[in-house]
Amino acid sequence: MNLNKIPATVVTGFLGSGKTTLLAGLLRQVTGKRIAVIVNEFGEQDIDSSLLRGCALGCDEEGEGAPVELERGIYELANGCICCTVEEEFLPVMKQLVARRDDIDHILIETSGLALPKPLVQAFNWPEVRQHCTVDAIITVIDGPAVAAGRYASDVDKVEAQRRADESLDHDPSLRELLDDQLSAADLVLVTKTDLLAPDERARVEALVAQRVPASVKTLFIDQRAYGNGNGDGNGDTRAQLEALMGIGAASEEHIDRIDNHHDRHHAEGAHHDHAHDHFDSCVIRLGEVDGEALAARLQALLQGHEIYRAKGFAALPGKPMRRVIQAVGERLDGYFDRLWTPDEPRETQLVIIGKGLNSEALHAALAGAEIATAP
Ligand SMILES: Nc1nc2c(ncn2[C@@H]2O[C@H](COP(=O)(O)OP(=O)(O)OP(=O)(O)O)[C@@H](O)[C@H]2O)c(=O)[nH]1
Repeated sequence: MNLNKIPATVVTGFLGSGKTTLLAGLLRQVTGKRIAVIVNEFGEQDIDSSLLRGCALGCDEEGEGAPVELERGIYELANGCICCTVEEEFLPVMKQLVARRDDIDHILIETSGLALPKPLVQAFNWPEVRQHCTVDAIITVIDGPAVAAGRYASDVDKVEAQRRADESLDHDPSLRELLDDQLSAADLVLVTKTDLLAPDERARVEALVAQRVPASVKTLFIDQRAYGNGNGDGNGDTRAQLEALMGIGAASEEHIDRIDNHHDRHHAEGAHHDHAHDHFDSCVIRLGEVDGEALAARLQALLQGHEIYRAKGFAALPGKPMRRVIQAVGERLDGYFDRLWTPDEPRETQLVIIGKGLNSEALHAALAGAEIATAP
């Protein structure tokens, strides 16, 4: 590792696997490092950077489009998968960071859940970047309970997987290939949501990971309680564990070209150059103030009746001074209040929904029933 280079950690992993939660945990717990963050989302609305800004990073709502620098170094790349917009979006941001290199100790990059990490890491071999930055590690985050339930049609215990899995997810080869490609690039595998993982499920996940990554790649199991409660007061062990994630020293760009993946193989075989995200739709639903319970019930029904992989956003509830974060991964729906609405923010509800074969008008109509009628 070249100590003069800024280390960058690339966090990859499927939609909803826990990447933003990890980044928020690192930002809270790893004090004493000046960290720049780059986030990229699939979907027209950048929910993640708003959540990360919510974790004590200050706020700058200015500007639309890309790239936007936010206070304390959060850069959001405009809509589009980072793996396809490396040159147009990612390199300009990296050049800005290189220009500020004396003020930055570490860069954290969260890729969209549908992106392949390889093209991004290859960009670290571009001369302007290579001279000043190195990839400290590619961390592949996987959702323990989802993988254990066979969401990605693991080869391990396939019969069990098919019995348990959501039909639509189980038979989708693009998902399995995406998981494989994200895993094949990993310098470290982080299995999240272990609080929801029974011991036999954990063993299943371990077996799947062991099949797909070399023994030299470490696997860690983590759950969000390790990230502390938002006041930077995780215990010393936790902090040390999280700090260790940001000092792996893998110099991943040096061996990234050798990583074999499905995507490159299809391409070499002359197949149409497509990515997982070509098969997904995303839509943004905007509503006014909503009845929280009605919204949850309606969203839950949609999660069950449609091929929705991910929904997230914010809800405005009448009489509540705080905004409510809405998170859905597969059929699991969660909500919590994260912060006060600011006086200049419109109190509106915004949800990004990602899935397959989505009809945004139908989704809007279904959720609009939760809206609170306002007097004319
Ligand atoms: N129970 C539990 N939930 C978790 C854990 N980590 C993340 N989650 C939840 O999983 C959901 C998705 O987490 P995110 O961190 O937003 O996932 P992501 O990978 O950034 O999602 P995308 O950016 O949409 O791909 C949220 O509701 C989190 O609160 C965990 O360790 N345990």
